[in-house]
This record gives sequence, C-alpha cells and structure tokens, in this order.
Amino acid sequence: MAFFTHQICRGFSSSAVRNVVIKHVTIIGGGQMGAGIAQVAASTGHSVTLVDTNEDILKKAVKGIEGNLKRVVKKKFADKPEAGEEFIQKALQNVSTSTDAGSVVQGSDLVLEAIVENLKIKQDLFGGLDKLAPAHTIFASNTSSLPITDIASSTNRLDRFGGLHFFNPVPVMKLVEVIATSATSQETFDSLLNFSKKLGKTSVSCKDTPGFIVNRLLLPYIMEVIRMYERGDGSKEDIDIAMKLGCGYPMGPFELADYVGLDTIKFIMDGWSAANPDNPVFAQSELLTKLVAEGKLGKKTGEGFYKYK
Ligand SMILES: CC(=O)CC(=O)SCCNC(=O)CCNC(=O)[C@H](O)C(C)(C)COP(=O)(O)OP(=O)(O)OC[C@H]1O[C@@H](n2cnc3c(N)ncnc32)[C@H](O)[C@@H]1OP(=O)(O)O
Ligand SMILES: NC(=O)C1=CN([C@@H]2O[C@H](COP(=O)(O)OP(=O)(O)OC[C@H]3O[C@@H](n4cnc5c(N)ncnc54)[C@H](O)[C@@H]3O)[C@@H](O)[C@H]2O)C=CC1
Repeated sequence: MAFFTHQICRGFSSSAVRNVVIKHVTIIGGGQMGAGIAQVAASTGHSVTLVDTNEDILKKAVKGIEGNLKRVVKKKFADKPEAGEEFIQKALQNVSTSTDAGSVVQGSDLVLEAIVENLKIKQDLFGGLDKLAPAHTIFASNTSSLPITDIASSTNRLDRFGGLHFFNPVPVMKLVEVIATSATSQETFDSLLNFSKKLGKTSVSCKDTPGFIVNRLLLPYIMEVIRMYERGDGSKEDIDIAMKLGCGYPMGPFELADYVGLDTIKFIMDGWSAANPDNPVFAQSELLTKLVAEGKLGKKTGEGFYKYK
C-alpha cells in the first residue's frame, strides 16, 4: 500500500542493526492502553511481558485482558467454543508480568511504553532502560502528544526509536500511527510497520508533529466542546446526542473524553497550551482542570463528565 512505502526524512546511524523481526515485546504500563496492546500482541502470537509499578495493577490488567479476550472469542469463535477457549489460553500463555522493567528488557525486540503522559517520567524510564536493553532492541512510545524526539533524547539509540500510537480500545480500533523522527532509521521504521501489520492493524506514517494526525484534530474538537458546554450553549447530553446522530460518531465528545481519561486530555492540553500560549485552540478549560483536581478522571475512576456504575 502506498502509505507503507511513504518515505519519511530519517537518519542512519553507524549501528549495524538491520530489520528487526519483533517477536518478544516488553510493554511498560498496564493501564487501558498497555493492557490493550498486550492483548492484541499476545493474541497474534507475540511473547509479551507487561510491566507496571505494582502487582495489583498487573493482576487487574491480566484479568481485563482475559475478559476482553472472551468478548473477542464470542464473535470470532461463535460456533466453536473449544477453539475459542484454546485461543484464550494460548494468548494468556503469551503474557507474563513484571514490576521490574530493567530485568526483563534483555530478551526484548521491542520495548513499547504506555505509561503516564509526562515527558520527564518517560525520559527517565527510557534513559535507564537504554543501558540495559540489547543493541538490536527498538524503543517506541505510545504517547498521545509528546514529541518522540524529546522522549528519545534520553537514550543513545535515536536510530532505533520511534512512535507507535494506538487507539482506545486497542482490540477494536484498527489504526496505528507509526512515527519516525528525523533520526529514526529506515530499518526501525519498517520493523514498526511490519509489527503493526502483524497485529492486524492498518498503519499510517506520521511525522513527529504535535498530536501526529488524529490527536491534532481530535483534541481541539474535544476542547471546543468543553468550552461550548462551559458557555452554556448546550447540555452535555444534547451535545453528545447531536454529534452521534448528526455526524454518525460512535460516541459523543463527553463520552469519548471520559473514555480516553480526563487526566490524559489535561496532560496533552497542558503541554500544548504552554507551547502555544496565544493560540485559543489550545486554551485551558476551568471545568476540565476542576474535574481532574477532584480525581474525576472519567470511566476509569467511575466519574468524569458522567457517572459510571
Ligand atoms: C487519546 C489518544 O491518544 C487516541 C485515542 O485513542 S482517541 C479515542 C479513539 N477511540 C474512539 O474514538 C472510540 C469511539 N467509540 C467506539 O468506537 C465505540 O463506542 C466502542 C468500540 C468503544 C464501543 O462500541 P459499542 O458498540 O458502544 O459497545 P460494545 O457493543 O460494547 O462494543 C462494540 C464491539 O467492540 C467490542 N469491544 C469493545 N471494547 C472491547 C475491548 N476492550 N476488547 C475487545 N473487544 C471490545 C465488543 O465486544 C463489541 O464487539 P461485537 O460488535 O463483535 O459484539
Ligand atoms: N487513554 C487513551 O485513550 C490513550 C492514551 N494514550 C497514551 O498512552 C499512555 C498511557 O495511557 P493510558 O493507558 O490511558 O493511562 P493509564 O492511566 O490507564 O495507565 C498508565 C499506567 O502506567 C503505569 N505507570 C506509570 N508510570 C510508570 C512507570 N514509571 N513504570 C511502569 N508503569 C508506570 C501506571 O501505574 C498505569 O497503570 C499515555 O502516554 C497516553 O497519552 C495513547 C492513545 C490513547
């Protein structure tokens, strides 16, 4: 396909690393995104180590993966329950967990990070792992909004660093944005494209520009919707109904914001408004700030714009 061969400006290092066939993946962050990526990677035959800060989060993540695999199987193996059960068991066998990323990266072809949307924390993570991972290992970030170049700057493997941006819920959403910085090697980029393809996803090539393609368009939309509600121009419910029925979107913008996580939306907008203080598109919202301060982060905490449970 045309976008698979699209050439992006990239550099080559002296490293002799050629195309890496990604089989063993370490995924760091077992939240909504990390667990979803782990599920898809494991069910497409990759060996996955999922890393988070404590065992309780990892147990919850694996339980979530099992539950979501059951949803997949219900449809995919509707008439073959035994094959469905086998599919689930095989996928689960491909997943192991750890609270110590440093001790598991040795065997990894790809280290993919899906932790909190904070540049310093991501840099600290990759900076540490750079010293421990083998030379051939590719590093990638699932960041929604941070420059891949800035995250990669904490490492000495700029040619083996790229972006792999998945969408929530990962098992359902078909897109992956593959991001090359000016230093990402062609081999690394091709390996990331091939990996996305193996996961059954469609890829688009992105430059390392703020929000890549999707979020550069989606986030201003969500923020304008919140400002519309703050101005009193419509109720949340009416705005959601309007966008679902008027535009055919599967979720209204408030439902989607709660689904993505209001903390993640705020992290993204904080970065962009600091970098573009005079651009009203990136202006802050008092309501969003208040909800996040109250710990109302959306579906994952039981309340955001709406209440869940
Ligand atoms: C912030 C960023 O950086 C980038 C982003 O991710 S932005 C967010 C992008 N995501 C979106 O825009 C999501 C928009 N919403 C949707 O597409 C849909 O509402 C939705 C797929 C989330 C749910 O769809 P729904 O019809 O309301 O609910 P539901 O019936 O439960 O799910 C639809 C199907 O998906 C499956 N599904 C939903 N979540 C799943 C999961 N986590 N794992 C596996 N399957 C899942 C269901 O089993 C169901 O499958 P069938 O059709 O085969 O029965
Ligand atoms: N929520 C969404 O819709 C999307 C989010 N993203 C991006 O993916 C990343 C993760 O987002 P979510 O999964 O929604 O967040 P989340 O809050 O659900 O999960 C983040 C996980 O990372 C863990 N974590 C934090 N610091 C860590 C560290 N140093 N080491 C190991 N684990 C650590 C946390 O304990 C938590 O379990 C963010 O960069 C976000 O911007 C990308 C696409 C969509």
